[in-house]
Amino acid sequence: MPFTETGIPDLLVYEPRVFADSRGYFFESYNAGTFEQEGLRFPFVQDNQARSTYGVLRGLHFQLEPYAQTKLIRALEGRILDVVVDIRKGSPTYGKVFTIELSAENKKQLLVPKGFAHGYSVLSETAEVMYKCDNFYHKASEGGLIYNDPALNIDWGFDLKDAVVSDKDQVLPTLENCTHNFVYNS
Ligand SMILES: Cc1cn([C@H]2C[C@H](O)[C@@H](COP(=O)(O)OP(=O)(O)O[C@H]3O[C@H](C)C(=O)[C@H](O)[C@H]3O)O2)c(=O)[nH]c1=O
Repeated sequence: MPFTETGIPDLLVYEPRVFADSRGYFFESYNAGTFEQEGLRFPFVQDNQARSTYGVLRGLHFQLEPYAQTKLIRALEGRILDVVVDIRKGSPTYGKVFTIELSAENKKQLLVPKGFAHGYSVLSETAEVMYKCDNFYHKASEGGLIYNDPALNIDWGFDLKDAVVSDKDQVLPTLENCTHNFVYNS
């Protein structure tokens, strides 16, 4: 079973089948048929890739509807702590935080539905992160949550005094003060 539930509706962990041999390994990092067998169908239209060094913290970000993005995230190199917050109004897990270590070694992927704020912290010396999106970048629709919102109390895996955070992310709102248009569809 390649998909594992997380306790938050629609948020899934995907673990591809890895074929190891004396040369190394091979795996299908994405196969639409594998997802469709589970009733999952996303018109991924954009692949993103980011390289960061230890202590970098990106997020928590989202794009407002109608530019909201489903994301399928994995680490090509190194280790990250991937963090999402369910901000779909009406969701039974509204405001709930989920974290998971994604790494080149564990090859785990996180399927993040629309209506979640997403971020990650870099736990290795360097990390290369890649993620598929089912909607294009739309700068004017960008929103986010501040990474150190006391109400969320997120453990990013290192002391935040060492965190490397963009100026843009330093001034994001708390969940309480965040305006967005995400609604949970059960
Ligand atoms: C997201 C994005 C950015 N850009 C440009 C805009 C900036 O000039 C530059 C860096 O963007 P930013 O600082 O927003 O990059 P991150 O902080 O890694 O943003 C991402 O961080 C968290 C983890 C996410 O989940 C989002 O996908 C995304 O917001 O790339 C583009 O050209 N296309 C894009 O899709």
